[in-house]
Amino acid sequence: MKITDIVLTPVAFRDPPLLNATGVHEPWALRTIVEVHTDEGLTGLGETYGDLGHLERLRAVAPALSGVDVYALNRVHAEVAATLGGATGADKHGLTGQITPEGTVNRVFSAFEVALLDIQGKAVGRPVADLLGGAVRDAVPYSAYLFYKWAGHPDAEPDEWGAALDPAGVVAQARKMIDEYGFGSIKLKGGVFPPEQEIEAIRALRAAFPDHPLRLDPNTAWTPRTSLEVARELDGVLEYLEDPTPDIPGMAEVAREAPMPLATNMCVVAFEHLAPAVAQNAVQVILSDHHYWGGLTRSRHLAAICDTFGIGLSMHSNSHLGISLAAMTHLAAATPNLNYACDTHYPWNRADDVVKPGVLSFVDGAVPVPAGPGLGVELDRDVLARLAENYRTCGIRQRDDTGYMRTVDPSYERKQPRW
Ligand SMILES: O=C([O-])C(=O)C[C@H](O)[C@@H](O)C(=O)[O-]
Ligand SMILES: [Mg+2]
Repeated sequence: MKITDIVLTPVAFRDPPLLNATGVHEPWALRTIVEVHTDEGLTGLGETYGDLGHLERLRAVAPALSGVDVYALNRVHAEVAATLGGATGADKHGLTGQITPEGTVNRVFSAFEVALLDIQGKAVGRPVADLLGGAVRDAVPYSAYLFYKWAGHPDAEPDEWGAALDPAGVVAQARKMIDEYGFGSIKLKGGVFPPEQEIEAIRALRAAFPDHPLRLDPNTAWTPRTSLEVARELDGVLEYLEDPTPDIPGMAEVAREAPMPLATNMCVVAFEHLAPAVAQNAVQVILSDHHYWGGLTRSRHLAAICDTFGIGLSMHSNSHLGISLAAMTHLAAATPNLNYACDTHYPWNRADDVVKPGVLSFVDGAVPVPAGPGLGVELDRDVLARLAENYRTCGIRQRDDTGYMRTVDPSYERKQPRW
């Protein structure tokens, strides 16, 4: 079965004003929806970043894949690498650390790999999880992913979540999210306020949810010294502390004395970071993400390496829609050593999902693995057209949390570490 055509549709969907260490989310988040068509009439779906540089790389690669066998994933990877050549540039999106040329190839490859696995699954009538070795769990637990946030975007009405700018607001947000989704663990995105305030918010969450494992992720906003102070304050409270400080040596310095495991999606984001991270015992948990680790198969290679070196495995998320949620769920279901609940932004973006309702749902905080062939999800063409129109008119072509923050507070500066 051969690839005949690839359709790339950039889309924009509403995103609340979520605060992080580099600024605030803009009113629109971008993604690219990938449809791979074949000579046997089967179509596969993928979802990836929508930033213009990434979209241009996808557009450059797509024609090179015409005529390639849908099972030839190694060849597809080679075509991506050859098309991008050495001049890959930095395929940057959000807070995912340093981008290597190998990482850029993997980011571009991933979107096509997922679509091809969707096709392979449809061809044999089996879910993608079966192509990855078979599901070891029927449903994949996700965590409540809390953000400090404004009540609404400037000049807009407050959104349904309201403000969360202090411990009471954070607890109220957690309560709403857990009531609606049943999540069994909680992550707070930090790096927004001075560490003392974020420690207070974590303590308030602990009091309100005594049995929920808790995580805090300041996205490298702290020096190693501040990181250790926070780690000691939160001894016995956090299941892990995520990216407190920049870089592998900095994380290693903190890890030597921190009482809890350190996790990362910023200093170990490509295969070449694994050897130094292991040698320095810099991280005890890696957040995988198939969008930048090079798809589902390579994410399972990462899982095997983590297993070998006794590193825990969790999962990272950016703003995303249902195709990504389905792919994440198949991957997590087929990864035995994924020992932490996965992150997902899905509750923040649920109003605009591009897949037809009925397949993806949260039951007690977990998404049942779609049972249909392939990813098991179908595009809603009306929604796709609406989101594509949003993209045409929204004016955003590249995620820029810092630039958006500066429109509200011109004195805002990006600083890492900040405290
Ligand atoms: O470090 C993380 O967990 C993330 O990068 C997740 C997201 O990018 C999140 O921080 C965001 O979108 O603001
Ligand atoms: Mg993180």
